This record gives sequence, C-alpha cells and structure tokens, in this order.
Amino acid sequence: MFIYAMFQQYFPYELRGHAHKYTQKLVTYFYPYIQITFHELTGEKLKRSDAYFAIQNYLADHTTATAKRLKADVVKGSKSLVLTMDDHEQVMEEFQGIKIWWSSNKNTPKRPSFSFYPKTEERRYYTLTFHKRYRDAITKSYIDKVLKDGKAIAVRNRERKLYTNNSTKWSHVQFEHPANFETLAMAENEKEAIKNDLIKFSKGKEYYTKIGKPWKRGYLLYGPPGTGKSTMIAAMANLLDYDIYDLELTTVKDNSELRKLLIETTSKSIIIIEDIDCSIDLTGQRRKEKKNSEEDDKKKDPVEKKKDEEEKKSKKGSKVTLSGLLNFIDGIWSACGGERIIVFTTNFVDKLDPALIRRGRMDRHIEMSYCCFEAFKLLARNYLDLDDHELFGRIEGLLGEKEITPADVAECLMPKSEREGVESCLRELVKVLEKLKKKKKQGKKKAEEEGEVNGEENGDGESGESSSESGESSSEDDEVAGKGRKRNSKR
Ligand SMILES: Nc1ncnc2c1ncn2[C@@H]1O[C@H](COP(=O)(O)OP(=O)(O)OP(=O)(O)O)[C@@H](O)[C@H]1O
Ligand SMILES: [Mg+2]
Repeated sequence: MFIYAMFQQYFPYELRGHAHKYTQKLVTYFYPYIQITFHELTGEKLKRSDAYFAIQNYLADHTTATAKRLKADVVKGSKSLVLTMDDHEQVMEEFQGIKIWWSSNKNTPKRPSFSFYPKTEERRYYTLTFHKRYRDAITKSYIDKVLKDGKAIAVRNRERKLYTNNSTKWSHVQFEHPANFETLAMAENEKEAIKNDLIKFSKGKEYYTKIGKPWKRGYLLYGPPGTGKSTMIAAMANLLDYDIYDLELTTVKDNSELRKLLIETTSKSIIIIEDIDCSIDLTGQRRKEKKNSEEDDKKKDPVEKKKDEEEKKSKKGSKVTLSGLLNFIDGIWSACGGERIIVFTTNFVDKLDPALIRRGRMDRHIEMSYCCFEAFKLLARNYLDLDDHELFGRIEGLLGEKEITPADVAECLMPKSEREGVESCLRELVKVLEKLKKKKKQGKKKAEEEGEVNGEENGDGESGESSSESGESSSEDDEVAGKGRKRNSKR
C-alpha cells in the first residue's frame, strides 16, 4: 500500500502506464494463477451482462452452503428471494478435482465528496481464479457448464408470465394456473404419451439441430367445450416451466403485425391461439356459410344474430390471411428465438383448412373428448378423495351411454355446501346422467317421428341425427348442459 502511494506520488505521470505494464508482467511471471473477470455491466450502453446474471444464479445455487457472508436480493423476474455471496466474499469449489475460487467484487467510481450529480452506480464483477495448469479445462468446459447451469437455474426460478396482445403489443401478468397433468382427467396412456412427447421436445435441442428443423412443435387440441383444452395448455406450461403467449388474432391488423408479435415472443414459451375457427376468416367452409347467411339470419334469435354480427365485425378488422398465419407457424421467422410450442384449440376441427393443421405444422392432434370412466375416477379422487364407492358401477354404466364433459362431471362433484358429503355429490351426478339419458331417448324418438313424417312428405326416409339434443331441452336440462351450450355459441 505504502509502495503504491509512493508510486502514485513520485513517479512521473507519463511513465506510470509503462511501469504498471512491466510490474504486471513480472507478477504474472511468478504468480501461477489466472484470473477471469465477469462484469455486471458491459458495452458502451452498459447493458446487464447475461454471463454475469448466469454466474450469479449459479453461485447462488452452488455456494450458498459454503459462503460465510451472504446477501439477499430481489432479482428482477425471479419468483423468490435470491441469496448470493456478499461483496468481497470468496468461495472455493472443485471441478474435476481442480480448485476454483470465485470472488464477488465491486468498484465504486471516485467522485467528489460534495456533488450536485446523483450518486454514480457501483460496478460489480465476479472474479474466477484458477491455476494456469488448468487453463483448458476451465476455459473450455467449466465456464460453459457454469453459464449453462446458471441459465437453467434462472429459468427454474423465474416468475412465469402469461402474455396477451392488443394489436402489436404484448402485455403480461404473472402466470399462476394450478393445472397439472396429475389432475387432468383423460385416458392414462394418452396422458403419458403427451407428457413424454413434451419432455422429449424440451430436451431435444441437439436432435432438432441434427435433423435441421427449427426447435418448435405444434399441437392441435380439439373437442367439445369443457373437455379440458385450456386446462391442458396450462398443465403443459406448468410441466415444462414455459411462459404462455395467448395470441388474440382478431386484434392483429395484418400479417406484418402478426410477424412483429412473433419476433417478440421469447424462448421457452407456448403460443396459443384459442378457438382458431372463430379467430379469423380462414376456412373455405366459412365462406360458403356466408352465402347462406341471409337464410340463417331469418332463423336465428336476436341475441345470436347480434353475436354473429359482432364476430363478423371483429374479423373484418383483421386482415391476417391464412398464408400469413401459415408463415407465422413455420415461415423463416418462426425459427428465431429458440424453443417454442404452438397450440391451436378448436371445438370444430372439421372446419379448419387442412393446410393449417397438416402434420409438420400441427405435429400432434389431440382429441379432448367426453368423460370416460377412467377420467371420472380421477376426478372423484381429486374432488372427493374417493377411490371406490357403491355408486361407481352405476356411474360407469351411465357414462358409457351418455356423453358428458369433464367440466360438467367436475361441477357435480364439487360439494355445494359444507354439509354436502361424498354420497350426495355422486347421487347428483347419477341424476344428471340419467336425465341426459332420458333426453337422448326422447330426442331419438322425436327424430324418428320427424323422419317418418318427412319421409311421407318427401318420400325420403333419412332422419337428421341427434342435433335435437342441444336445441330442444327443458329448462331443467338447460341447467345440466347449460355450460356446454353457452360455449357452443362461439360458433
Ligand atoms: N379433462 C379435464 N380434467 C380435469 N378438469 C377438467 C377437464 N376438462 C374440464 N375440466 C374442468 O372444467 C373447466 C373447463 O375446462 P376448460 O376450460 O379446460 O375446457 P375447454 O375444453 O378449454 O373449453 P372451451 O372449448 O369452451 O374453451 C376447467 O376449469 C376444469 O376445472
Ligand atoms: Mg378453452
């Protein structure tokens, strides 16, 4: 310290640079260690360095057990408090038998003791020290490992986000959906297959590079309302720790706006377009439908008519075309930004243009269907903590005959008051199923009668199949199937 002060005071300023250079060389000659520093702020604009951030996460995870002085920080974007080593603290760790020292340091830029200017920020950095003998192992393997692990830890600890767009801007809230595959009611083997597919995808970076395909995968979820399509998406995001981008196509003006939105999405995310058949005018069938719209309008009740008009208006506002959307899914831009899953949901898979859902674009088509007995058993376990009951046999028989959505089953299994027990929930479900069965029988009978009348009138014996079910139910039945029909009006 004394020598340094003498050096500062008596050595001519012009020669100090040279002197410093030679002393450093001398020190390096005898000092067998190499030091690498990682600064928090880098570049001219002093951007926060990704490497520093990754090392911070790595050290928080690996060294908090050995460091003696720690500091607690609320790191931006992290869901919990992060413990890191305190300034000027040093820790040691071993990598393949090599000793490595990490220290956390800071520089406080000098400023006059009295100043009108705001306080200058401290510059933090980590220093990595190791013996020069291990230069290759450290620079070629260890640092890579630290950065990779640090990034993975950051992803694990991050606060996940649910984004939605208004025109070209994404805004977000914290994503906190409790859905998971364990509570999702569907056939067990199918569920396992989907889970494995997702996990394989998320670990498939090398594979996708090898086959020369962008690292992304498309899922089409289709099925009646209330069968768990949205729940499945939330479960997917929770399984993989991904963010969700819920893309509202009707607010996107044209294809170039759509591209802008795509570019802004980040890696490790699921981009979803719900009810794709309703989002924009994409299908040939829809155009054909329009021709008949005048006739239809006469038949529809005023509320439905108004809804249809609103839908048409919102579609008119969007000039996103089928080719624009195809480009969004697998155009050249779709490869930027890393691993991503794209999910479409629809209630009417037949209405979609085949080009939109062909394999390669939508790699996996998943049908979410009515509640089977296996799915019911899972719901009973979740909702009522019940593995078996004398009513299960009856329910199994009824489920085989009647189509009921998991959403409606779940509704029956939820106790409506504190006094309501397991038995009454199950009885409620039996009641609902029997009512649906009766209604189905009546619907069939009516269709047959109408068929006979029409046959007599037109000389044609064919009957219009089962659509009577949703159209003509009693008010009691409305309660049962109300949820489903309300959603059906999306059409
Ligand atoms: N397969 C399922 N497993 C567990 N719960 C389910 C399942 N399907 C539906 N539910 C329950 O029903 C509710 C509605 O389901 P969800 O919103 O996922 O249906 P959906 O298929 O997306 O319907 P829509 O086509 O109307 O969007 C969920 O909150 C969930 O509690
Ligand atoms: Mg949904």
